Amino acid sequence: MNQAEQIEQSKQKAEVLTEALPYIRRFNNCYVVVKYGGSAMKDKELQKSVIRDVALLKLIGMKPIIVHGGGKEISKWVRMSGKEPEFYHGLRVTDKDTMEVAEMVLFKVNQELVAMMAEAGVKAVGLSGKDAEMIHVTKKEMPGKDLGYVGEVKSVDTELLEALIEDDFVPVISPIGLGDDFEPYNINADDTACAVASALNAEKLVFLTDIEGVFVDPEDKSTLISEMDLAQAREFIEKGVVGGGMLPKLQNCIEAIEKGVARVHVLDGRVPHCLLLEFFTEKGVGTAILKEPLF
Ligand SMILES: Nc1ncnc2c1ncn2[C@@H]1O[C@H](COP(=O)(O)OP(=O)(O)O)[C@@H](O)[C@H]1O
Ligand SMILES: CC(=O)N[C@@H](CCC(=O)OP(=O)(O)O)C(=O)O
Repeated sequence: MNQAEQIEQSKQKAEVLTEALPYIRRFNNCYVVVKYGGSAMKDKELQKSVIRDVALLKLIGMKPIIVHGGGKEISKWVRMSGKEPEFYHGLRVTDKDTMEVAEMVLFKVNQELVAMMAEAGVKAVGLSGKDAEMIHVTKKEMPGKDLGYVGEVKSVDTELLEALIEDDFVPVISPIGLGDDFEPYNINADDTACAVASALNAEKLVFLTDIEGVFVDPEDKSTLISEMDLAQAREFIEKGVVGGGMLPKLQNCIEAIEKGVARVHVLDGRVPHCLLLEFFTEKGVGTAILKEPLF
């Protein structure tokens, strides 16, 4: 590259940084909860790239918190232990042995993300909801089915989170809660992220998943909804537009906004730098769910 080309490249970089400035200012010091789901955790390189972007958000002054999943990895290990994974309405039926497997796998995933954050130059602390009694749950009751050790979040104590963030650490949370019997309970990671973001009154809650966002028809890529308000989101659920894993996700989006989270986003975590595209561009990417329509 000659000198003129080098100057041109530097100019372009400087322009990108300058354009990002209003967004950096807007989210400075804000809690941003990123739910990193198993479906978007395809390979280590992709995970490292997502974690580097979260590290960047931290280094420019935001307060990110990661809540991770690992459903696919848990299923793999449950199969290796000789059992067939069982789900009921999207929730894993979790007997004692499955809980043990889930806890081990989630710990492994958690610590891998913590190490990736270290590699990106940011100190992270791995936690489960049991630490400092952060997440208390009740046993999830479903008519006609005993789900075993599946928890429904009862309360989130943010004391430890706030202390860690104050001391510049990034919390990385695995979806395990403490039951009334002081046993570990398996919580859906979307529910966990929603509860944590609500308890912190987060500015943003971002779900990184394996689809570009919410579609009217997932088979037709031209039907991506880039923005919807609460009324629309409720209508989508009532009319059965969303199904599969998107249904509980959208329910969580609605609940988070009702409980005070300012903006919720559903993004394709498989797209490199999707977080940065969402944070630092006016239009953003994926689907934004807002309390009221912008226009
Ligand atoms: N209308 C819709 N728009 C987008 N995704 C949908 C829709 N209906 C069903 N889905 C499904 O929801 C899935 C995302 O949920 P899920 O697999 O639970 O993600 P994660 O593991 O990241 O939590 C998508 O891969 C898609 O197949
Ligand atoms: C109760 C329940 O279903 N818990 C989930 C927790 C992990 C999770 O939700 O991971 P993803 O976000 O990758 O799906 C499970 O055992 O799979």
